[in-house]
Amino acid sequence: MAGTGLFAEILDGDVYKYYADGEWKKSSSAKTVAIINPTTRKTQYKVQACTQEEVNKVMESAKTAQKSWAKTPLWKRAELLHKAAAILKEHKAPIAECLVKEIAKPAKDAVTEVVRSGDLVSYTAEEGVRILGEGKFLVSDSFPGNERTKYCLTSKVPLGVILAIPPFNYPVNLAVSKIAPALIAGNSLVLKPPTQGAVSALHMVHCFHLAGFPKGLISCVTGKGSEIGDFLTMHPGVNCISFTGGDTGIAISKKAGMVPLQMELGGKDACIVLEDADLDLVAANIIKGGFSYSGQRCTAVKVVLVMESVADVLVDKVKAKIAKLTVGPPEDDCDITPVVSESSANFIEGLVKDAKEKGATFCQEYKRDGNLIWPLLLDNVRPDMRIAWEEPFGPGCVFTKDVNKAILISDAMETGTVQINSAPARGPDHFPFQGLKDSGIGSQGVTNSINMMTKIKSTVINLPTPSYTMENSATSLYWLADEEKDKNDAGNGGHSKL
Ligand SMILES: NC(=O)c1ccc[n+]([C@@H]2O[C@H](COP(=O)([O-])OP(=O)(O)OC[C@H]3O[C@@H](n4cnc5c(N)ncnc54)[C@H](O)[C@@H]3O)[C@@H](O)[C@H]2O)c1
Repeated sequence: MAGTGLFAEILDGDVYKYYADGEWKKSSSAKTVAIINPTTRKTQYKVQACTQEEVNKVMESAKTAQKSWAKTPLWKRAELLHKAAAILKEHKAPIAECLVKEIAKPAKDAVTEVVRSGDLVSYTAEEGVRILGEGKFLVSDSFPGNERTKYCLTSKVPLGVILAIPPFNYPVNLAVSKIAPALIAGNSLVLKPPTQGAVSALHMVHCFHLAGFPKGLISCVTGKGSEIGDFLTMHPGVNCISFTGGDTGIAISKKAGMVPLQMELGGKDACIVLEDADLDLVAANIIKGGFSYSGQRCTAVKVVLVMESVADVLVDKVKAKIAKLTVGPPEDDCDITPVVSESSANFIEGLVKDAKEKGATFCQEYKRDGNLIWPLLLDNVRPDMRIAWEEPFGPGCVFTKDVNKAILISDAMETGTVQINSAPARGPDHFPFQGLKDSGIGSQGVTNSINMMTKIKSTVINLPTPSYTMENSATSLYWLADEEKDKNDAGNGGHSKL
């Protein structure tokens, strides 16, 4: 159970502690932040409201810990990450329980998120060992005007302190997708979890603590965005920000200093359906893509653009599948569970009402109970409706059996990721995934995240004379020895130094 057994240490009374300097601590603010259960709409958990002073201390210890971590052999870093991954997977049940209670993630999906996270950590450790163990060797005479008098050795070096800010919808997976690449690359990491999802994240961090990472290397500060949000993102001790979330990321990118940014933001993912598409496959993917985790995913299918000639058939197929979706609490593993907060439910209701006023066709009756909103398909949506545009520029998908048309449309779509004949998706987690325009800066995916959290260091060796490796280099060395011998014979009475 959450907060018990191995996890008892992270709880103080009914308030979860924050993690700094390798210890679980209470904030000196004596203030807490409440986490509301989206299903019951009552306070489920409380976390510490950390102060700016506490953030300063965390940054200091992150800086110190990073210095020795960067000198820890790569295989040792990987070994600890593998250990953390195993502990995480072993304790999937209490972490999944938090996901159910904090963000109303259906029970089965909650377990999947934790297991997927463990796998991601292990994969990142392996990938890191491979790609960080390699550098480049360049010679100067490939550039005009140069002889081979310079050898350039490049390696990937850590950036320093990485600030990780994940969103509520995958508070564990999108936290480890930042933590693991940061650590394998020799960085330290400060995590600011989302409020809804903070307790799941604290349990996950405890798994890293149990794995035995050096103190100060990982920290997790909780608190109000208004108190510590800007303070963290504008902190001079931060050397890189990896953020996943909504438009908050645009504001952060304007405030952040001259540090590398990985911004994974929101999207209005379009699903384009051509006349020749397999409509059963399309309908299944609209349901999976549009309604998994009640549509609260950056990759959720949010708008379907379908050729007029097949539109009505598709609408009927989707309607039939919607009728089969179960609606209810996450504990019962329902398909549709309450959305994360009342304000989120109100926002969705605002979009629906606007569409109704402007004449969209409702394929089901709009129904809401607290934060629970029944699945709804709107037909004949026009561009003047808000629902057609909110969260623009996401990844997209196209359905057709004609691969040539698919490529043409994929090329024309101004999106960072296009799926052909399947709903938009981030995973598998090692695939590059990125958004264009307001959907993000940089690219995620295991390899890209590791690279993003490093910078290239070049060491150039300057040689007094051009040097070319010869096939018969052993003979050259022999001549060199002879030359040296002759010099010595002439200079010191015949005693060779070679
Ligand atoms: N591109 C992707 O890979 C991806 C993946 C998942 C979710 N998302 C997007 O995330 C959004 C949903 O998540 P959300 O509602 O948690 O997003 P959000 O932008 O509201 O919050 C994201 C994170 O930022 C924190 N935050 C808020 N204000 C802050 C501030 N001033 N300084 C620092 N941190 C601050 C929040 O506490 C949270 O941890 C959707 O738009 C969704 O599309 C994107």
